[in-house]
Amino acid sequence: MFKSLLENVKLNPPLVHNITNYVTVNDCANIVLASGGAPLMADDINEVEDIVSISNALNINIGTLNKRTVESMVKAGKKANELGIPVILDPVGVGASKLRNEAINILIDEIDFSVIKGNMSEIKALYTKTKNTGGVDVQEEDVIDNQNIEEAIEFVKKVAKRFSCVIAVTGAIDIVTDGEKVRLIRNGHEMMSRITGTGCMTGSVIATYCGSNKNDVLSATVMAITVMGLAGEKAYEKTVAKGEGTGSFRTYLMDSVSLMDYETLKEGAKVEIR
Ligand SMILES: Nc1ncnc2c1ncn2[C@@H]1O[C@H](COP(=O)(O)OP(=O)(O)O)[C@@H](O)[C@H]1O
Ligand SMILES: Cc1ncsc1CCOP(=O)(O)O
Ligand SMILES: [Mg+2]
Repeated sequence: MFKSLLENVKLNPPLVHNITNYVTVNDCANIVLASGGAPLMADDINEVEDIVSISNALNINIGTLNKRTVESMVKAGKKANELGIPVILDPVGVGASKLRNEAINILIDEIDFSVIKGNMSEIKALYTKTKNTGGVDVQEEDVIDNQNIEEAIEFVKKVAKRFSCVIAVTGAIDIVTDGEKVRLIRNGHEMMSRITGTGCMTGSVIATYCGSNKNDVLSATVMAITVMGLAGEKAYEKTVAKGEGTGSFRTYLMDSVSLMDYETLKEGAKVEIR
């Protein structure tokens, strides 16, 4: 699976249109480049349709949304749907404020998403419309582990059926499903949750792989999350070996994504097919 997905990115490097937040925007642009795509960050309502028209994927991230950018997201998303370009949504911090909830309702109503990716608190807030006090981070009670994994899988399948798209829930164990097929990914390291942006970057990598593999967005999503997780493991090893901290880890994470190849994936991927 990984081989052809990687080859497709090499053969047809995707242009990835990101409408994202101003916290992690630079990391998102660099991670698209590191995974073989070309990033374009553009959120003015007067240009988003033109940008979507030359892109292979659209990544919408509501991290620092405002009235202006939400309007741009809707316009871009509709254009992408019209052109058959995959659209990825990261509902950052949904459930934390009225503005975020209202924006998500509009986006979900107006746009057909290929993939919605978030941590478990975000995905729960999206589905149950409950409050999310974790902000952009997962709440303690929503952490997925070996004890609650079966229950979590059933829940995420329900969410995928409701929204008719692939749902990817990230965390120590990642769950990816289209409502029928289920994939678990056990790669990654806890240090990934100690820098901001690993979730946003994961969304950008998903968009990159989906851009070149739009006929199999489930596999493209699994691959993106596996690449991020494996890169996180490599980055952690290097950080610890050098006695360094989270700043270096962030750099090594980018290095590891840029150096990722089929052999490393084949050896290190911990993907379970259900
Ligand atoms: N405790 C953990 N162990 C292993 N990998 C993790 C852990 N927490 C997060 N990750 C990985 O970090 C990336 C970002 O996930 P996450 O922290 O859930 O996103 P967000 O920052 O949006 O909450 C994903 O690739 C995920 O697999
Ligand atoms: C801290 C913060 N605040 C608004 S967006 C953002 C970044 C969130 O990034 P991630 O979800 O990747 O941790
Ligand atoms: Mg996030």
